[in-house]
Amino acid sequence: MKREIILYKSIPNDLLEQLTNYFIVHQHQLKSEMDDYFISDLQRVEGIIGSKLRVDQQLLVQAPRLKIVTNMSVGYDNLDIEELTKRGIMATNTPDVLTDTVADMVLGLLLAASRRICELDQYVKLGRWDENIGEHLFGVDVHHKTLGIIGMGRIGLAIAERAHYGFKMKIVYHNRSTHSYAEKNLQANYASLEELLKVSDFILVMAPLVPETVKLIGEKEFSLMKETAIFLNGSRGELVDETALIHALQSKKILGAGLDVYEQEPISKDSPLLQMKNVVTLPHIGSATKDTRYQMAKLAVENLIKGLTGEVPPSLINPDVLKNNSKKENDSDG
Ligand SMILES: NC(=O)C1=CN([C@@H]2O[C@H](COP(=O)(O)OP(=O)(O)OC[C@H]3O[C@@H](n4cnc5c(N)ncnc54)[C@H](OP(=O)(O)O)[C@@H]3O)[C@@H](O)[C@H]2O)C=CC1
Ligand SMILES: O=CC(=O)O
Repeated sequence: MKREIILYKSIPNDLLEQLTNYFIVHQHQLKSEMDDYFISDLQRVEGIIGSKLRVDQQLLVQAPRLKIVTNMSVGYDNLDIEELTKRGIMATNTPDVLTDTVADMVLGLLLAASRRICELDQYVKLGRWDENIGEHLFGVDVHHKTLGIIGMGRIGLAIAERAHYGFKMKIVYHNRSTHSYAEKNLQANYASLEELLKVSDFILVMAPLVPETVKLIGEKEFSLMKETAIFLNGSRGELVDETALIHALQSKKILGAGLDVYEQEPISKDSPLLQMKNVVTLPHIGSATKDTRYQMAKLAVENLIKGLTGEVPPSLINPDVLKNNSKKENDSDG
């Protein structure tokens, strides 16, 4: 008898076929919240695969047979890992396969914000290009400037490499631990958060969303930045106090911003950020290329199949589950 799973994000047909070879697949189109059909299927399924859905105690009490939650993203701030581990449920994500694609996008944001690419694209398209542009429309240089990266992990490093090799930028970074590869190969310098904010021309937030990083960048942090600084967020909106960001931009405490993520997504249509020419706003598209989204779905499918057929999923977030589950089995044998 085939086991049952829920798929709540669309995936390419060949990958769907892989899933249906193993499982009865209940497909759902969730907007953001669970609906009654989803809750009813949750009672029976052993795996769920998708992205963004908040998986916490409230969901898990409705899923008595669940063994694996397969996130189709590298960030897993939507998963309550402690609760999942306590219940012996595996959690997986999709690291590495999206690293270069997200790094490319962040460089795009950086260039667009510094060279005013979106603003000047509109200038041309709206028929305002009548003579050579004046100084008031000049941008700022990127090459040889200092890029401060908060969260030098897989994606942070790929961005640092592009900035170092491609644009001869100086790299400073802030993590909880030091990154010897970046220091040795890219001459990156570790800095306290405060120091990084003071010395950087471009400040990029690339750390994960965890309780300690909520509103990591607020009014005080913006006040430490250079007036010529460009602020970039490629990780999660909640790491930044958006009201403080808006205030910093309105009061010209910083020069501009490039944003892929927001406190609320989709961003409210009346957000002041949408009225600012010196802010580049993207709709959370870090990994959104055909190839990379395919690779993410493929890895997620592999995680799910392996997790439910007795193998270790390649990107298991909470390996303690395996230890705890095998201890439980041994205890019940003995
Ligand atoms: N915009 C988009 O579409 C995308 C956004 N993302 C976001 O990017 C994030 C990073 O992904 P990835 O690079 O693969 O993850 P990694 O885990 O490889 O890197 C995260 C880095 O952040 C550092 N970090 C963790 N906590 C803190 C902290 N409190 N203060 C400072 N640094 C910290 C970690 O270093 P240390 O442990 O030493 O502190 C680590 O090096 C994801 O969690 C996701 O939220 C990812 C993909 C696409
Ligand atoms: O935001 C996207 C992710 O993969 O995390």
